[in-house]
Amino acid sequence: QSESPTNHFPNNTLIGKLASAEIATASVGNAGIINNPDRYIHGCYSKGPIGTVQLLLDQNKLKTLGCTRRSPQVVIFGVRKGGTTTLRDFLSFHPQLSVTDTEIHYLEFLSRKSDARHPYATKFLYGERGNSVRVIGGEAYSNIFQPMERLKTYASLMPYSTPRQLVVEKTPKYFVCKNCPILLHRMIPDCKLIAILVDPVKRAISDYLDILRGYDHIEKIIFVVLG
Ligand SMILES: Nc1ncnc2c1ncn2[C@@H]1O[C@H](COP(=O)(O)OS(=O)(=O)O)[C@@H](OP(=O)(O)O)[C@H]1O
Repeated sequence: QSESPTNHFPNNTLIGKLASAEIATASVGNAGIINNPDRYIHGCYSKGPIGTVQLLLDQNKLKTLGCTRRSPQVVIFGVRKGGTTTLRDFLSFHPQLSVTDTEIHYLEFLSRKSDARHPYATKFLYGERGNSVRVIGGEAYSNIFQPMERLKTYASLMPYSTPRQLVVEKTPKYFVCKNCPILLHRMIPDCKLIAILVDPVKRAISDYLDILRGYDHIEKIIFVVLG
């Protein structure tokens, strides 16, 4: 029995409006699929409370929707501590966007290709897209220098999307990666870029505190000092 999904966000906020629009689309476009009031369909996924995103299990439905992994058409880059996570999270509610839920770092990985055997290179590739480590670290590894292979690998790190959705990834570190712009331009010439810039002093303080948060004992001292 179908029930309407619930919008957990106030309707007078941006996030609430996006969530309502998405739910409306999901309810109309996928009537009969939603049978849990706490879940709704977003492109190729079923979404619920935070951390409960699932790929649609029905293979026929995925096929009908044209779900596959596509390379990004939009890349959010920099700056670190600029609010890029909030922007990504807001955008992820839009029904016509399929947005990564982790930072991908793939362009940075490519730009370090001369240093690719360094453990840091494989550390970048992780997450819900699971097999990404194997794609890069396994036999396909030597192929990453071929342009088509690069594009295929980049696509393999993206979430599933329908042909009607734009694929969005965000990795703030591309902002300080010298070769990333040219690598991206060669692979996806018409890719749109979104940058957030913040007063460098505010950003530096935010970054500094974020680093310190990794060290419990220092954090306490700093916050006492800062009052
Ligand atoms: N809407 C809005 N307006 C202004 N500032 C905002 C907004 N959303 C998030 N933030 C602040 O952005 C900081 C986190 O930035 P990022 O998500 O880019 O961090 S990261 O680089 O991905 O780690 C983090 O800063 P700090 O509070 O100094 O840690 C957030 O508070």
